[in-house]
Amino acid sequence: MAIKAVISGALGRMGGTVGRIISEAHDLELVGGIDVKKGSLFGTEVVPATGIDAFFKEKKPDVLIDFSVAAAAVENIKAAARNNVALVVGTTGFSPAQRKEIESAVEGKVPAVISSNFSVGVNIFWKLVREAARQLGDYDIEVTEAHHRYKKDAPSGTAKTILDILDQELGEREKVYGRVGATERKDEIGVHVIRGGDIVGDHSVLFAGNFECIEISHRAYDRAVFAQGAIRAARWIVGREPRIYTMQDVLGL
Ligand SMILES: NC(=O)c1ccc[n+]([C@@H]2O[C@H](COP(=O)([O-])OP(=O)(O)OC[C@H]3O[C@@H](n4cnc5c(N)ncnc54)[C@H](O)[C@@H]3O)[C@@H](O)[C@H]2O)c1
Ligand SMILES: O=C(O)C1=N[C@H](C(=O)O)CCC1
Repeated sequence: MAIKAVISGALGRMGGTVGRIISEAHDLELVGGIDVKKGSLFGTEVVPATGIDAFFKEKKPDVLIDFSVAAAAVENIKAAARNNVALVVGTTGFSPAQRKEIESAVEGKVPAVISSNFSVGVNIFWKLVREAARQLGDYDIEVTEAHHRYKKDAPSGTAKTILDILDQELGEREKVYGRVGATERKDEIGVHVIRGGDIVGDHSVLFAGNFECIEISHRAYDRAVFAQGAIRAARWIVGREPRIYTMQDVLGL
């Protein structure tokens, strides 16, 4: 039996990409979308978020894949949990309070994969950053990310995950977001955000020592890498124990 999927943020950049790949897959069935905009998604109905409970009852999806905006995603996640629908959440930009709301809605109720980046490459990149931080904690560290001109949140969710990894390995360090004027470098972590054009998603972490630098970087060329990862997570999550998983769990990393 095909896995039935609904996409939230259906008419956005990621929603469209995920929708296209699901509509071409034999083991998945796209049963509709949720969005504030009007439209349809590969021949399926897209309804406003206000009708989400009725839509779930009618379509009986196995999984909701959410690529929308933070405030909307929190409400869509609560609705999925109320209706016993598994979750794949790619939306970024959650505040710590929103993250807590999500945890209490999901834990013990439905299984959910939540990741700031579903690309396989980025999940490997995070592991390399962790290893470099373990070995090079006394080097100066600078994180840089670049995305398209329409991105709503900064720094990216992926960059925030990088900062979490660095904090876990090195202890919490001050973050300096861009620099201007006189600077005196201490052991802060510099964070730099670029927005422009149609950049799909670039991240790099520079470890700078005396006489050498190591730079670990990832560049996405097409949103399909995120969409394929999210779909891999959707296949994996249905039927799991009701708790929050990461993409590292999906990949067995
Ligand atoms: N985790 C990952 O791998 C990954 C990859 C790419 C993007 N993202 C994140 O996914 C999110 C979406 O990115 P995008 O480029 O597709 O953005 P987008 O602006 O193109 O699409 C977002 C869509 O959500 C819709 N929306 C707004 N309110 C809604 C609601 N209440 N219910 C349902 N839909 C609603 C908007 O109308 C829009 O169509 C962002 O947070 C982005 O950072 C994550
Ligand atoms: O295009 C976006 O928006 C992306 N968002 C994610 C993030 O914030 O890290 C992943 C990369 C693309």
